[in-house]
Amino acid sequence: MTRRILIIEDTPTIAKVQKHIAVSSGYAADIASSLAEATALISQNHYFCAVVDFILPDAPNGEAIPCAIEAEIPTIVMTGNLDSQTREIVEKYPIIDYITKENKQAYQYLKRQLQRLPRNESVQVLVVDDSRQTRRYVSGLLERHKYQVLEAGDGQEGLDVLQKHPDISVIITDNEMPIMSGVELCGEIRRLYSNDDKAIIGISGSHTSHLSARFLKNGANDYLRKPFNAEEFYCRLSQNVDMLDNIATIRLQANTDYLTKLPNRRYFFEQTTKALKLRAIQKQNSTLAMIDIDHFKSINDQYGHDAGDDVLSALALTFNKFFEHDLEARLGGEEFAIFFQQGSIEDNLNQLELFRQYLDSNSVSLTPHKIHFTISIGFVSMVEQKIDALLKAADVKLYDAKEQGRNRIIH
Ligand SMILES: Nc1nc2c(ncn2[C@@H]2O[C@H](COP(=O)(O)OP(=O)(O)OP(=O)(O)O)[C@@H](O)[C@H]2O)c(=O)[nH]1
Repeated sequence: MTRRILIIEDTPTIAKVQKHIAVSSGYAADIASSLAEATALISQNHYFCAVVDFILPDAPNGEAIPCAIEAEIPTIVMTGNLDSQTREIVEKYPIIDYITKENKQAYQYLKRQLQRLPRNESVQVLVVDDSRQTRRYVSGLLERHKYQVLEAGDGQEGLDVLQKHPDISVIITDNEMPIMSGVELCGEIRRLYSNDDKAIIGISGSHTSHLSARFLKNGANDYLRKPFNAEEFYCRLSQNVDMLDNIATIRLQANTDYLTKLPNRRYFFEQTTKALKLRAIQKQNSTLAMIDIDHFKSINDQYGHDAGDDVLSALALTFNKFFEHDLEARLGGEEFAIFFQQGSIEDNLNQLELFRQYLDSNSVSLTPHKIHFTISIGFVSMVEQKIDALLKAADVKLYDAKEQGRNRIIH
């Protein structure tokens, strides 16, 4: 579903720039050039958020802000200048942010904010504080920016909530709490979860100057002293969520094959090495298939390298359909592997045979050049601790499949 944004702005060039930013960030956008137009649009549409100009011809004192807020539309205010009187009016309202239209930077900042809001809907934040009032205040700030919020009344409860909700990515914790202090909670979280997965922001009303250092030394990423300014809170929070996002992106890129978007060799080795060790200890078989496209060189030679790439991508998509519960990867070139996570040897072989037959019968419909292609498969199931050895055994079978005429499974 496309999210809709309302731009309330009377200068056409600025409205056009804002609309361009919104659309390039994935929104559908409506422009209102006056408060009257905005009121009419709000009565007809549901808006995910609004970008509101402070001064409009029929609303010279920021009257468009309460109009959006009362309609429960998360609001970003854009102003020409932010003197103390304007700031006072703006700060009265529970807005998402305000931006001064000073330079190009302001529009880049707006773009980042618009991109963060939909992202925040899937970010879980845990607020740990024994004061119900403070917890509610912090949760309210988070909800305004569309974060998913969970709460806990002390450190121990916080750990329990974390265990039940492993996708929580940010923990905001007070220090002075019964049972377990915020600093102790930080240490415990860092014993269980890495910095790459969860960010911690410590808060405290204490004036002890060492507390920020104690939080940081115990694994917190940031620290805020109460009472804190909402603007600073949002800036620090966004920075931490952005950092986690960047780490997740880098991790995904490092583990994914650029062409097929399947897991790559590196990821396959990492994951199977762990699984093989466990299975070998329990004397369980590990089951693996190596798959190679037949005569792939002649596909490249006949149709061109790009068409060859289409074949590789089409094969990857088909993998996902047939083996969604197993670990599949592109090992390199036109060579793929499947590490089976479930089912008996017979089940796995049957599924592979269905896959082989499906490609033989339907591969022409999978690529724009209507290329018919087949695959050869080497299959092994044995107690083995080393992935290299398992792959080598499967490769021997794959070689046999090629030798015996291709388009077949050898096990
Ligand atoms: N289009 C494309 N071709 C690739 C890619 N990676 C490797 N290749 C090509 O894959 C071909 C593999 O050829 P061979 O190893 O000779 O094997 P084959 O032609 O598939 O023959 P058999 O395996 O014996 O059936 C080579 O021509 C490589 O250039 C890629 O990412 N894209």
